[in-house]
Amino acid sequence: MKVYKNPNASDWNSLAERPVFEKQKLDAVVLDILKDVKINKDKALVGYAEKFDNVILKSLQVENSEIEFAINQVPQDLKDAINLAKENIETFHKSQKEKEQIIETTKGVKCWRKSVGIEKVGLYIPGGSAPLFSTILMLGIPAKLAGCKEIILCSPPNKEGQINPAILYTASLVGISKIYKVGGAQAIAAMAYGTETIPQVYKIFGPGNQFVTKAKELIQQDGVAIDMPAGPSEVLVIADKTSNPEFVAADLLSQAEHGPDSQVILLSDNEDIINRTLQELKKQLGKLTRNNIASEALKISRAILLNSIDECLEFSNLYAPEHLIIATDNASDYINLITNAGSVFLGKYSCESAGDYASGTNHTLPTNGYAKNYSGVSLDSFVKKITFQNLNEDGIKNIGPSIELMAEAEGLDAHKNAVTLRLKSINHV
Ligand SMILES: NC(=O)c1ccc[n+]([C@@H]2O[C@H](COP(=O)([O-])OP(=O)(O)OC[C@H]3O[C@@H](n4cnc5c(N)ncnc54)[C@H](O)[C@@H]3O)[C@@H](O)[C@H]2O)c1
Ligand SMILES: N[C@H](CO)Cc1c[nH]c[nH+]1
Ligand SMILES: [Zn+2]
Repeated sequence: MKVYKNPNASDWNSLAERPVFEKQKLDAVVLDILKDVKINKDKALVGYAEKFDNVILKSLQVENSEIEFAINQVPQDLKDAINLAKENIETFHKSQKEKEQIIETTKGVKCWRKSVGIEKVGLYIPGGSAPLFSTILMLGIPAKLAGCKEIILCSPPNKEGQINPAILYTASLVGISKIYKVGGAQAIAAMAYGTETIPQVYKIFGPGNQFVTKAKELIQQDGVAIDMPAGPSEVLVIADKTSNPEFVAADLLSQAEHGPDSQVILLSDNEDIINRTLQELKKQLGKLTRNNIASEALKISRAILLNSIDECLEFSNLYAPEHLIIATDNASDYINLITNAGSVFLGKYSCESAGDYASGTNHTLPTNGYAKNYSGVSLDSFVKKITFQNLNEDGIKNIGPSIELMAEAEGLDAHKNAVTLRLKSINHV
């Protein structure tokens, strides 16, 4: 992890940049995959499973018997843990349901908004380097609560052509049965364009590596919506003299272990805390199973000494992290200074792992600076809000003349006429 001491403000922009991995090559690779799936459908998917997942698939869809077998393989204590997480995530997302409110804007003019679940949605569950079954809770629960009618799920198969049992168990727990053994950009293409086996959907959700994220960006041109760019995980921790370096290091490593492209950032006003955290990082890194991945991630990561915690928050807002941990005793004092972050963790016990698995908040969040203009997944992500209006006689009499004037000023006679005819009909009665 590279250390920067009191950098000039003019260097902040470059320090807040994410690592870039051969962008043009990525564009070309993903565009080719999208085109191929659009034309060759299932045949292309089988080909990519062989190329990237090292497996020759007999069938793309998971059979019911595979799901039943998997459910029996998941140990009871893990099932109990998943259930606890499910309850908390359900409770938090249920609270996001909007109450329908009818507003009378002018006497006789009633307007309201109704949330309607998006009919067909596709969920991508990463499985390249870790089977992220927790992501099914994060996407499947709000999809069900929103009332989405068709929910399909894609995840890459392993070399034996199977999907991890915990993924199949969690999918069945939230009530998803259409599961396909497809990963990467090709899964996004399949859900966007449809194939012989995989139905086309209206909106695609879920995190993934750079290939998945690029594919999600590109398929929007074909009229398919996406939740947001949710690429390689990242965390920014703000620490001061009250922080616990052992906890801070553990939190940094918890995201570094996601992938070699996961950047983690430590900001502090205290050089001693930075040094002690770096020592802890070394100590803890050696003990991790995924230490190779985490040490690659640390190479693209940064520790930055700044003048004050207020300055740390200023930098954090510029960086717009997916996760922001304020690991200080007085963390809540800084809430109003936060303008850009996907999800925030306050105080020493709020580790990011809590939000990743079980506290109730969603872990599908904007990365790469997109927390400046996107929110994480929520119940809202799975609904459209349709507006309604109902005008009675009083209503059209009250606002009709203003509409006539405005339509005339825009030179739109037919608009004006639609009101005039109604006003005349009322006056004739
Ligand atoms: N932002 C979020 O909310 C969030 C949440 C969870 C995970 N994540 C991120 O999701 C990512 C998961 O990545 P992953 O790789 O483990 O799984 P993944 O499922 O996203 O990707 C695996 C697939 O990538 C494709 N692929 C691999 N190498 C390729 C190549 N050279 N060319 C084309 N396609 C290729 C293959 O099809 C493979 O099946 C991690 O980066 C993690 O940090 C983000
Ligand atoms: N940290 C990831 C979001 O960036 C979510 C996750 C799933 N499992 C573990 N972590
Ligand atoms: Zn995580």
